[in-house]
Amino acid sequence: MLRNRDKREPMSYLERVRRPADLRRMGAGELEVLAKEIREFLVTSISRTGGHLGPNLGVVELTIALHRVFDSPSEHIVFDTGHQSYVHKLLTGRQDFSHLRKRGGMSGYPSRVESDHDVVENSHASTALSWADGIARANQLRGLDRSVVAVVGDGALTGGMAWEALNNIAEGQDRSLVIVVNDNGRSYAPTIGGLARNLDALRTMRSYEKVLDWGKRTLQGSGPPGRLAFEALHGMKKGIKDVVAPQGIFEGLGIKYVGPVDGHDVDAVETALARAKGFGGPVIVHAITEKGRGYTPAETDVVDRFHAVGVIHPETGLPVAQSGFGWTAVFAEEIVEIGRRRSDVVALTAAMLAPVGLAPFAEEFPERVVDVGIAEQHATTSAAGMAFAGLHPVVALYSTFLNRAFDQVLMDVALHRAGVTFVLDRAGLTGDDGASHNGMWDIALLRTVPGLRLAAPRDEQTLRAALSEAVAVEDAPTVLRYPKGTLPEPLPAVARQGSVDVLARHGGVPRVLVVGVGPMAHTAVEVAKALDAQGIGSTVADPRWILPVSADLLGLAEQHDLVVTVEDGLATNGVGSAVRDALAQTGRDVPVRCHGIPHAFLEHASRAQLVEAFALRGQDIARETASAVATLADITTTEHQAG
Ligand SMILES: Cc1ncc(C[n+]2csc(CCOP(=O)(O)OP(=O)(O)O)c2C)c(N)n1
Ligand SMILES: CC(=O)[C@@H](O)[C@H](O)COP(=O)(O)O
Ligand SMILES: [Mg+2]
Repeated sequence: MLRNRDKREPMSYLERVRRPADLRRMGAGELEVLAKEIREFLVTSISRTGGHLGPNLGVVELTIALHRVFDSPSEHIVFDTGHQSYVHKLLTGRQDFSHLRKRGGMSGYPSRVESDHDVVENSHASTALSWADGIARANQLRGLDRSVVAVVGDGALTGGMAWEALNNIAEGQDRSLVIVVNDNGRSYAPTIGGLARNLDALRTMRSYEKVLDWGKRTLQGSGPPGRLAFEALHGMKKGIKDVVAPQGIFEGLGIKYVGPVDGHDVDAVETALARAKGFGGPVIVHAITEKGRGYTPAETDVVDRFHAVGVIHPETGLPVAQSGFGWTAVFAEEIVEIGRRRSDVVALTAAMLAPVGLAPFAEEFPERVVDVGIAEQHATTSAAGMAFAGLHPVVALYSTFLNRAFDQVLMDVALHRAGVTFVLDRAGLTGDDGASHNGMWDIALLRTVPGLRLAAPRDEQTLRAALSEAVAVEDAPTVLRYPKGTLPEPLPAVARQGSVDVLARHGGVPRVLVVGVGPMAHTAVEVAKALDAQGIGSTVADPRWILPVSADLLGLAEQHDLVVTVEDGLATNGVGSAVRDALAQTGRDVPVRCHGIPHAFLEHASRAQLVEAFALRGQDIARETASAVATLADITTTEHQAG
């Protein structure tokens, strides 16, 4: 142990690692201690901040070995999804996790601003192999003799892009590209599908390898009978490897296969990685790891091995604060009620059964739930097939992950007028997961889909109602969107104007129509109250079904001098823009001011911090609206004087 000059206690091995080169000076025993220190650090720190504890506990030895064999940053190491890059960060000079995923603190994913060791900031799964293919091609064209490494989980391998990339990578027999399959057998839940079964078979080969090693050590040394027995065993292993071990999947594509290797044995992983690096072409290193390794509460967590935790008690792993009854829980209840009434209703998830709230539905109707793996595009088009064949599929996703299935929504579902319902959780600002996780794109994207109907419930009652209304539509895609977290208070309508809920009316002559979209209806009510205090009359409306813009909403708008829209989606090309366009197209000259999320990639921060930063609080919008009304008054007066 070295004594740290500015501290009394001896420096830990982890503190001694300022950059990957420091790892290469450590012996096996020191590396073992380092791995232990990293695990202790992860549990202590992530239990305070929350984060992806399970995935990172599973890649400690793997990441140490990666940085001992490959020379990052000149040899790029690309992490798929990136949620398992905390160890990588620790080993590349970033050990202050005290503000992880907080504004101004470290990102929960790779970040180029933080380090030139980081490549991919996008946390959408299954992209790493394509990145690596591109980098490998560039290295080759630029005459750079260096490897590129992609670390991809067994879950991420179930995404379609991964197979598009593998097909291309196989073409580059002279491009040094090492694919490390981090196989812990799980996404959140156990990974599904033929690929998972094949990786399973490879994993069992590992036990045959161990039996074979035992055989080599004992049987071969015990005379002719022993040697005969060993030969039989070896023949069996060869036979099994050919029959069940599907390195054929990869070798059939022309990609060499190394493994399976114990992903928690630094030396074994290093040997496999060095061998792979030496091939000089595309090669898979199949590392068998354990999600949550070394932390009993995670290892024994049946649901998802502590895939993503909030603030927890480190000793027990129990949450410090119980999460409230949230939007997801309402969906989870209501879809079961609907499932009991409608035997044609089926549910699809993209490897997120529990996070999207489909676990109770799966419990009661196991034959009516499909987990497609991390394959949103397939889920969408398979749902179109199900609708065509007489079912009503409900595809439950996080809003941001629907992005990659846009063409399937447009050309497979909407073009064929398929009665498919999409339920988008985490719509709007999610915040701490950074730029690629905010559900801020769906409204702008889905506005372009002909025939699609989009609902944004504002509370529990409107969510339940919208879900029932959605599954009743059999000739068009329907979409529901709601945010992360706990439900707001109920917000009942005080009147209805056709399909539009009127939530409040202030002042004798309402000059401003405040349209609240989804949970922003609560903000809209605050805006109206603040305007009322300034003597400005207004009406608060919630269209509930926000796309297409209804004639009822346009009629209501026409009765006001100004329309103000408030949405938890892009301010441009969102509901506000749709209302403005619809008013213009129907010859109604009513100005519209749109309040929403700016057209930018957002830094990680809390939702509340982002709402404040984007002036989306009630008082912010009221202040801006009051000045707009004053300007309108000036214009009216001037026009009047001009006569
Ligand atoms: C396109 C997309 N869909 C869903 C997710 C949500 N998600 C994040 S991590 C994860 C599971 C990843 O499993 P795996 O690749 O095996 O990594 P592990 O967590 O096991 O290390 C999922 C489904 C995502 N990030 N991207
Ligand atoms: C990495 C990933 O995509 C998920 O793990 C995501 O971080 C989960 O988000 P929630 O915590 O909102 O479920
Ligand atoms: Mg996995």
